[in-house]
Amino acid sequence: MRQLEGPRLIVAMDFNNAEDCLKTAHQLSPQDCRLKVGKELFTACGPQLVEQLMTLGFDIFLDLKFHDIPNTTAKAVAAAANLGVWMVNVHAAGGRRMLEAARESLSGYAETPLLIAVTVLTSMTESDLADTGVVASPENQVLHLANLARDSGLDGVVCSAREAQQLKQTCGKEFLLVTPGIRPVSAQADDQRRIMTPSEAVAAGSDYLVVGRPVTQAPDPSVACRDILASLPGARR
Ligand SMILES: O=c1ccn([C@@H]2O[C@H](COP(=O)(O)O)[C@@H](O)[C@H]2O)c(=O)[nH]1
Repeated sequence: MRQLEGPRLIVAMDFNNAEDCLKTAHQLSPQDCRLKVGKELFTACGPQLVEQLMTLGFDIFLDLKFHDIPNTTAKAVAAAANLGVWMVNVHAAGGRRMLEAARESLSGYAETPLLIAVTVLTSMTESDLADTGVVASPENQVLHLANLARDSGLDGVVCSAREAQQLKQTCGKEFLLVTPGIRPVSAQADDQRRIMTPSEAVAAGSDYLVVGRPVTQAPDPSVACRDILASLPGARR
């Protein structure tokens, strides 16, 4: 059975400049959390900043949610592997051939990033899905896309913690569940819709918790981070 090692908390470094990002990174510890670099930070600062964060000792989840034709997606995933990130993601809605091409692109590497697929964004409700032409509940659509990702050889999915219990039962314990939309009890939901508290998410089966604004916009990000860790059930932090 896969042993999950290292911190389960992933802090979303959603900044538009390197200075603010590095200031916050210096307040956090690689023993407590990993870092997520998403579209805003990567577009503003590029791979050089990813390398700087790795030099500080952090594992990096490169959250660029690749969604393109199979060839383009596969090459982007390979570029992420060359960068040395810990985790990278694609959109499950890109379909089976795209997912398999992404998986295949990592076959020549001795050490590969974890490859996961985004299912239904945690900001989306059933009505948002309907606007895109998908007539399904978020739970059913997440399940459908998670099965597709697993059958295509991916390591796990991004989903909301609300779907975690069912996905662990259906896709198996080894299939990784990475859950944004995490909000401590007193935090505001912001634009997130399918949310859970950190402790609820872990109890539901989430393997990795993605938390952005409740940490990065806190008066002291290190305190916010440790408060979340202290609230988690079980031994694994
Ligand atoms: O379904 C998804 C996929 C990715 N995200 C990303 O996670 C963080 C969440 O930040 P918060 O400030 O804690 O809301 C953000 O970078 C998103 O791009 C997601 O929220 N939902």
